[in-house]
Amino acid sequence: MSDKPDTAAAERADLKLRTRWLHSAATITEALPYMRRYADSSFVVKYGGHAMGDDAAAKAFARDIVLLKQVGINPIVVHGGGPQIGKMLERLGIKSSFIDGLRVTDQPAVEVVEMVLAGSINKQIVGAINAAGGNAIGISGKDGPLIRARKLTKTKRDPESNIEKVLDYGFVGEPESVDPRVLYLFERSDFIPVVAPIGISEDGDTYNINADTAAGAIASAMRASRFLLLTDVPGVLDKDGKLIDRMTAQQARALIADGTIHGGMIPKVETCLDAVDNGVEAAVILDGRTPHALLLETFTAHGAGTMIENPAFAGRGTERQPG
Ligand SMILES: Nc1ncnc2c1ncn2[C@@H]1O[C@H](COP(=O)(O)OP(=O)(O)O)[C@@H](O)[C@H]1O
Ligand SMILES: CC(=O)N[C@@H](CCC(=O)OP(=O)(O)O)C(=O)O
Repeated sequence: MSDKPDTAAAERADLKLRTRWLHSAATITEALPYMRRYADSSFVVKYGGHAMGDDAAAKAFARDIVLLKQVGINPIVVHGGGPQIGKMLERLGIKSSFIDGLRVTDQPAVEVVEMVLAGSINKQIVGAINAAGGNAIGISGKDGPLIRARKLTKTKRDPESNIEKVLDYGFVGEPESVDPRVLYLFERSDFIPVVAPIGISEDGDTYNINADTAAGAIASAMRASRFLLLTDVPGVLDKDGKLIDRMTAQQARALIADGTIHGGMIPKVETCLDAVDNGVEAAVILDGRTPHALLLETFTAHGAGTMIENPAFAGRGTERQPG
């Protein structure tokens, strides 16, 4: 038998290996400046109930969070769990409804909300991060207390009577103030905080807070470098369904006004706008179901998802190149 075919196969294998090395080296070279830029800065990561998806996606998310911490970033995870709360309420035969994306939450429902968010989901995420080699600690907005909440007051104009009606959401709260001191403790340690979006009022009442809103308030209080919201779509899509890779506040408001941004994406984008108005460098809405979306967004030039930038920080890692 001639040895020619073996030599050709060996050359092909060698070329494949070198190509892989070159590719890995290029990836590391691209990531290094970002690692330097973000060292010691805080990233608030909102992990939505829909983004939690399957076991593999949850494991990849946990690995990404551990890696962010390992390269000197301070990740703060704020999680949701809307679909999981819905399932538990159904199992227990407790009815709940939504008005404009927010769950109307009566006394029995708020007990279940706290049990699911601060109990099972919080500990699942803590467990996944610890299994990935991190040191996570679960808290809710009640700890510290991190989030002082007040009852949400909202009004809506009835289109038929044109009368402004007060909406009663029950035990749904909005953050009145955020005391970030408990989070500063984690910044100076190996621990990664995982926060359930539950708040407590001055009177000691427990409030259910939309997870986007809670995460945005925490990102503002921490003056975070990045506010990353993981959801179940690639980002904000234009009217043709194409991903918008960056938006100014003005563009975002126009897309809300013309209905391109609707439903659950409205409060999400509004939360991002508030966060950048309050000193967060940039907010990004991205697909939590895509493996390692967090790493791609943080450590590559093309990023992932839709960035809403604070003009005061333009160019500080917010530039985007076509992928
Ligand atoms: N322009 C848009 N681009 C992308 N998604 C949009 C847009 N307008 C509305 N949506 C909807 O917003 C949803 C995300 O909001 P939501 O369901 O509240 O997310 P989460 O549960 O992750 O907080 C998407 O699944 C999509 O159906
Ligand atoms: C007031 C309100 O609606 N609270 C939400 C809290 C959880 C949440 O926001 O979860 P996602 O991020 O997965 O949607 C709820 O009860 O569903």
